[in-house]
Amino acid sequence: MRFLKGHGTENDFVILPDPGGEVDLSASLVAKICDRRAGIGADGVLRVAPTKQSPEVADQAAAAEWFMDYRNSDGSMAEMCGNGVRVFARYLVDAGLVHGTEFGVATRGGVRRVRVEPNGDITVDMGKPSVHGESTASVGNQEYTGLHVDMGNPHLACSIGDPVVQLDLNHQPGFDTGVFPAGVNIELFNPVGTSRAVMRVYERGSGETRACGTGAVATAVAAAALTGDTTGTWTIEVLGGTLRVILDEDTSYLSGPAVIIASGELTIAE
Ligand SMILES: N[C@@H](CCC[C@H](N)C(=O)O)C(=O)O
Repeated sequence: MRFLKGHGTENDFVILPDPGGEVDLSASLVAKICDRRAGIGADGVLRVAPTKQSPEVADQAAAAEWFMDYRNSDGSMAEMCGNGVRVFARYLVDAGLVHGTEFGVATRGGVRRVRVEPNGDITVDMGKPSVHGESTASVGNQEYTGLHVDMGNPHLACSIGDPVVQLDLNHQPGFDTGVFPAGVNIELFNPVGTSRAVMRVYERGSGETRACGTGAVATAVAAAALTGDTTGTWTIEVLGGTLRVILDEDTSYLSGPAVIIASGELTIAE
């Protein structure tokens, strides 16, 4: 099977073109592909399938020709991946599978509109974040309070007093399984001034990653809420680079670089 490798602010993905929509990805194959020693290595897999041949999203076919079938590195499925959509869009453009600079991408969380910027960055309309009150996460023996933000997938974005650079995120942080029965992506951030935050993330199904697009938007929402705001333009610094987030009355936008770095033939089997 042909594959490509790409990343958006070092949130990295293996892309599997599936123009016939016939590849049945098992969780164990995804985990093998994403293994950083025995596989190609990635935070997740993006299968590129025709929307109309993908029963779970076929109702989106009029608005998006291609379906991003996203899987976490442990093989689990997720509803949305903001950096994944950006890298997926970069692949569609490079492969000549879309025309023009604006198009839709089908996801389990609904259609996401994408724009390729003149400087090559890719912007995604991420939809209106949905805020569900506070919950807590624990890292080591520290407990942090954060905001539960749904971006199609679940997030808990916590502003913390400790410098995020000092956190040990080698282990799953604790969280309230009553609030998040399907797991949660946990962002820990330090606000810097009024429009910037430094963020680290422990992703559901992938562990600590160097960037998370949906997490960057959730962080902007939580950072804005600290000053009573729901709109604004935010710079979110992550381990792998810089993401820009715009929150307006109706929706949110995520922008940043997305690149394809390699391609080849996959020989890993089940
Ligand atoms: N890295 C992604 C989020 C991927 C999905 C997440 N791990 C989940 O299970 O919800 C992003 O850029 O948004």
